[in-house]
Amino acid sequence: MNDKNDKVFTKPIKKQFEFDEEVAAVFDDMLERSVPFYKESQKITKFFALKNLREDGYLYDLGCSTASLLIEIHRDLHAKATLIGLDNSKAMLARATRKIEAFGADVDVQEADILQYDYKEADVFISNYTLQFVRPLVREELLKKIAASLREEGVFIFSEKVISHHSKLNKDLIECYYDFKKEQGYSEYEIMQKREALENVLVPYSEEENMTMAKNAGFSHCEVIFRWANFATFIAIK
Ligand SMILES: C[S@@+](CC[C@H](N)C(=O)[O-])C[C@H]1O[C@@H](n2cnc3c(N)ncnc32)[C@H](O)[C@@H]1O
Ligand SMILES: O=C(O)C(=O)C[C@]1(C(=O)O)C=C[C@@H](O)C=C1
Repeated sequence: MNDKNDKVFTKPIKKQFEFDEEVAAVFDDMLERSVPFYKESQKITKFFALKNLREDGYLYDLGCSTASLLIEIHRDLHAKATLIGLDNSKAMLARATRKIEAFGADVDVQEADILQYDYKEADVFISNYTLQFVRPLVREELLKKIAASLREEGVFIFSEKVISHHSKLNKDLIECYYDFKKEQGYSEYEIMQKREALENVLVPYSEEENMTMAKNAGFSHCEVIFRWANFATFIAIK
């Protein structure tokens, strides 16, 4: 039930990347063609989320966008748990609401800033490809808030674009990723335009930096459960 194909960066860009109406209208297509193994990362996220979500428990998806993952989780959910998606983009939430209704899913989406939200005690937090858009200065604060809102042994599953601090390897990882984008039908021009629009908006950390941040925030364990070149999915256990 995707609206359109992603052509956002076929024309010259005038502004930094935003989750506005234009992006929201093509977002499902954009993610499937821009995040390597997007469906697989959703599947593995769902597996570990369902393993840790108890009857009557709470699960939050931070930066839920069009609620694709929450609808998938709801499909396989047997417990009476509460699924809540948060996003601060009205355009994304309008699509999320439409999809949730169409699928008849029992999922609650709310317009909120994930940095300010007053969380209930939860079993599971998820944040796929969203922390990278949170300013580095407050990113660790957000992880502390998440850790504090989790029950003992609750989990935080998050996916991120990552960098390497080995400069040649980092260059090669980016080239490998751009080859993936070309295979998905994006032109060199679109790739370069999006790269510019994302500059200083999407700020990726390395795998190690993400794990250190999770440990500093109060998680007892953090591990990578999936990685393809410069994209990784982590699980942090309280
Ligand atoms: C890359 S998208 C997430 C994709 C989605 N999790 C998925 O896997 O399909 C990032 C989302 O985070 C939202 N976002 C960014 N910063 C936010 C904040 N401070 N509070 C709430 N939502 C935020 C954006 O509006 C956007 O929808
Ligand atoms: O297209 C890119 O360069 C990306 O980094 C993909 C990415 C992401 O990782 O969040 C960037 C922006 C959009 O939200 C969708 C996907």
